[in-house]
Amino acid sequence: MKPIETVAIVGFGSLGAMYAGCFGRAMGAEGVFVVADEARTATYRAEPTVFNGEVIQATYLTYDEAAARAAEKPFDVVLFAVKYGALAEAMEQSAPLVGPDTAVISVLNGVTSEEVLSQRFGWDRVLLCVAQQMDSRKVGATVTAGCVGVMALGVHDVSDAAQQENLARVTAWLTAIDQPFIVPDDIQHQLWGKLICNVGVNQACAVYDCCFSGIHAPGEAREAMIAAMSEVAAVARAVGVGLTDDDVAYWLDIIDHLNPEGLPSLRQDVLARRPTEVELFSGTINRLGREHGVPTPANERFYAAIKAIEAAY
Ligand SMILES: NC(=O)C1=CN([C@@H]2O[C@H](COP(=O)(O)OP(=O)(O)OC[C@H]3O[C@@H](n4cnc5c(N)ncnc54)[C@H](OP(=O)(O)O)[C@@H]3O)[C@@H](O)[C@H]2O)C=CC1
Ligand SMILES: CC(C)(CO)C(=O)C(=O)O
Repeated sequence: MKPIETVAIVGFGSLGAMYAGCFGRAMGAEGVFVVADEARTATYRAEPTVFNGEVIQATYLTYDEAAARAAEKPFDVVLFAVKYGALAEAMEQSAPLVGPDTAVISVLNGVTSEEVLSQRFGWDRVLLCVAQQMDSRKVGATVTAGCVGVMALGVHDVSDAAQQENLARVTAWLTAIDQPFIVPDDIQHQLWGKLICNVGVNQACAVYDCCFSGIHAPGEAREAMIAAMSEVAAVARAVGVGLTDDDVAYWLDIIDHLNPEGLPSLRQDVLARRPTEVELFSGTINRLGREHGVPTPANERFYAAIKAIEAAY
């Protein structure tokens, strides 16, 4: 099994910069490449980005520079950390970076980014991934995370030897660089479980204008969050994914252990007046609920409230 020596990160925001910081500490700037268009790359080069007090060890490349490098030696891993709305464009820009043996990882929330990537790069390359439990935040060129969380990883088809080998290569790398990961028995279940988490905590913190402490405390925000989370489990069952109240309890426990002062990505979007990923969260649950006859009133309220916040930017 060829060891992983180079990783290209596409999307250098809260999560991508956190991973660049973690990987850079272990692999150095010769192993970690942040790839973007010319304008973003110029910004990243102009001011060093600091992760938890240390300058990130990474090499900043434009898509053209990265493509030229990959033509000689493809990247071992390409990790996507853009928002869902930017994925299609970033995927096309990054296509030259992906070689026959490149592992493709998406840390995006929601249950669809891997499907999108697999249509472009194939399941032999694309792993299934859930990025969970972190409290990462980027403001300007400063990234902070009290907890870097865990990557849950798996393959689309567990009986496929090539996909399993890809997973083994990536987990050997993460072990070697001491980056926390798990390989759950059922990664699809984990992906949908994370949706329970995001539909709850991301939306509640945005709508009630609070950090994690606001939904840790008993009260309306917490109740609304739990109601929205339970609706995800009900919708998932209707579409054939066996989520139960135990899954709601599992993710509620994870939420209850998030840094009280941290903020979910969707509230970071609202504070920065960026378009949110509401369509991935209540947008998806409301649509599937309607298709399968499952009422989703808590998510209807969250959806309307977040759309109103976006409209007022
Ligand atoms: N933040 C978190 O703690 C977590 C986030 N997630 C998920 O991870 C994903 C990323 O979230 P997050 O890091 O918070 O998002 P951010 O908005 O902080 O970061 C996205 C980054 O992608 C950049 N970008 C956009 N388009 C391109 C492109 N075509 N090429 C290269 N870079 C591009 C943006 O640049 P610019 O700002 O210049 O537009 C930005 O730096 C989301 O799906 C989110 O739900 C999952 C778990 C935790
Ligand atoms: C809830 C959280 C922080 C979990 O890591 C997340 O996924 C997000 O902010 O989008």
